[in-house]
Amino acid sequence: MRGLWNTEHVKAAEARLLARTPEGSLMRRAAFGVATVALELLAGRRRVGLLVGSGDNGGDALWAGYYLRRRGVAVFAVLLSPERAHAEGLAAFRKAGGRVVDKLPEVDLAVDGVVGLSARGPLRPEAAEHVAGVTAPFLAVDLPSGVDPDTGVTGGPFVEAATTVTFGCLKPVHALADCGDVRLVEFGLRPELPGPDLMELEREDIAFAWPVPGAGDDKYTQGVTGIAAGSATYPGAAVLATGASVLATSGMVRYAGQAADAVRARWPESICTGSITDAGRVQAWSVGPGLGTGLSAENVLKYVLEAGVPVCADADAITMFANNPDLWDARDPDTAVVLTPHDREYARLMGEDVGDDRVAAARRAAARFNAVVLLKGNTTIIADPGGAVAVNRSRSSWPATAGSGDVLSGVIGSLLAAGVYPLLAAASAAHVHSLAGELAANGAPIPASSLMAAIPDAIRSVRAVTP
Ligand SMILES: NC(=O)C1=CN([C@@H]2O[C@H](COP(=O)(O)OP(=O)(O)OC[C@H]3O[C@@H](n4cnc5c(N)ncnc54)[C@H](O)[C@@H]3O)[C@@H](O)[C@H]2O)[C@@H](O)CC1
Ligand SMILES: Nc1ncnc2c1ncn2[C@@H]1O[C@H](COP(=O)(O)OP(=O)(O)O)[C@@H](O)[C@H]1O
Ligand SMILES: [K+]
Repeated sequence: MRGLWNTEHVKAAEARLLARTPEGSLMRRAAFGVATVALELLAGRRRVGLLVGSGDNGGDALWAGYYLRRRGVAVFAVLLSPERAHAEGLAAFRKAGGRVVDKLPEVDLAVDGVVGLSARGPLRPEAAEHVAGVTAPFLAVDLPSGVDPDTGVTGGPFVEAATTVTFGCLKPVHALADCGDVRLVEFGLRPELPGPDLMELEREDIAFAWPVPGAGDDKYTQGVTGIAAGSATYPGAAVLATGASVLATSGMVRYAGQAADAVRARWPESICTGSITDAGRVQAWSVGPGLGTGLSAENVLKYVLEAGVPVCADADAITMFANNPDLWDARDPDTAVVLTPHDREYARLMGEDVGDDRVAAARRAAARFNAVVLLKGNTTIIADPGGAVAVNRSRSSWPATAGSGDVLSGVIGSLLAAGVYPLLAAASAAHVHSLAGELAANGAPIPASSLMAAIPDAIRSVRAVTP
């Protein structure tokens, strides 16, 4: 698991660390890290340009320029606010033979030291103009300027970084936005930090969480998944959700609903019935995709909420909660619920748009409904009502295709049935789902059924990291 910390916590921790380290030593350590990565990226080429802002981020860039000069690299710096440039950094840079220029010449690598942790808003026009004039790849200091450190939002021009070197710990921007290849320079900050504000699961975590049957298991002991999805109008949603569930874990899947014939025909291993009341016992329900929102769909939702097992509620189930909040009354407060809205469903459910701060939005919904909320998108946010938040960034957007969400809800249902902790179930499912999309697509569009079919490949790929 990779932890990420909000600027508020990073700044407080840095202040404590600064108080007990010699003045300037942290900045020089940070800058040395930037210079080391720059040399690696230069691979023998010899011209670097610095864009230097008015704060310590600019100071880092100037000190990095100093270290690069000492290695014989030609370094040019544009000072965006000459009178406020970091004084010691600038003096050292000049003394080492760095050149201050009005406009960057042709360089092999550009260092973005415009703004760092104190950044607010997009690049200002002058900085934006200099950035636009650069053709070389950007190495961002701490974070790409113009991107909000805590939300990853860009509201105008920003630096498109090929590489980012950050210090002490990762910040939300590194998981929420594209920062290129992110490198971390350690300098002893971790002991000063509280628990992380966000986390990003790594393959090891997911491999560890993913249920694997043991010698003593049979089809029942692994947890039976129930799928309550699809309708005469939308049988496909049932086929996709059930199939995803069949492929995600071993054991058994029961399907209940109007698409029983279609599901049975495609997934002979599933146990299908037309009516939810005949479904038999399950250890978790996945409810909602293609279900409809009429009275009979409401009764299905009530039935699964009353079953006393974890529930993944998606699509029409979310719309029903939005239309009729009394449906929540069917739930025992101890029953774990995972809600999986996309932005429009979120707006319906919460009566407000998601807004720029997606993490805060997911947290609000999780607290309001006492549920794990998985907010879909290229970057999926998974918030636990206890306050923990996981982030999954998809490496491609191919999963943005009709029916892809039905697949996700089937995978989550399977993990819940296997007893995986809901936040971990939702975050692991999101990871495997996006990986399946990437593997299946392999550079070309795919239907959701192909994404579903690649679930075993994605699980294999994740599990391949375990010894
Ligand atoms: N505090 C520490 O312990 C360390 C901090 N370090 C560096 O210090 C940085 C933070 O430095 P500061 O707090 O001085 O602040 P920054 O360097 O992030 O920026 C502050 C200045 O940028 C200007 N600014 C804000 N938004 C802007 C925008 N959109 N466009 C253009 N200019 C904008 C502000 O007017 C302000 O003067 C970190 O990101 C990191 O690079 C490193 O040296 C490591 C140690
Ligand atoms: N741009 C994107 N990049 C990567 N994944 C995406 C993107 N947009 C959506 N997704 C993922 O695709 C799925 C879409 O779900 P959803 O909107 O419910 O589709 P549907 O209702 O058609 O099944 C979600 O898992 C979501 O996270
Ligand atoms: K920067």
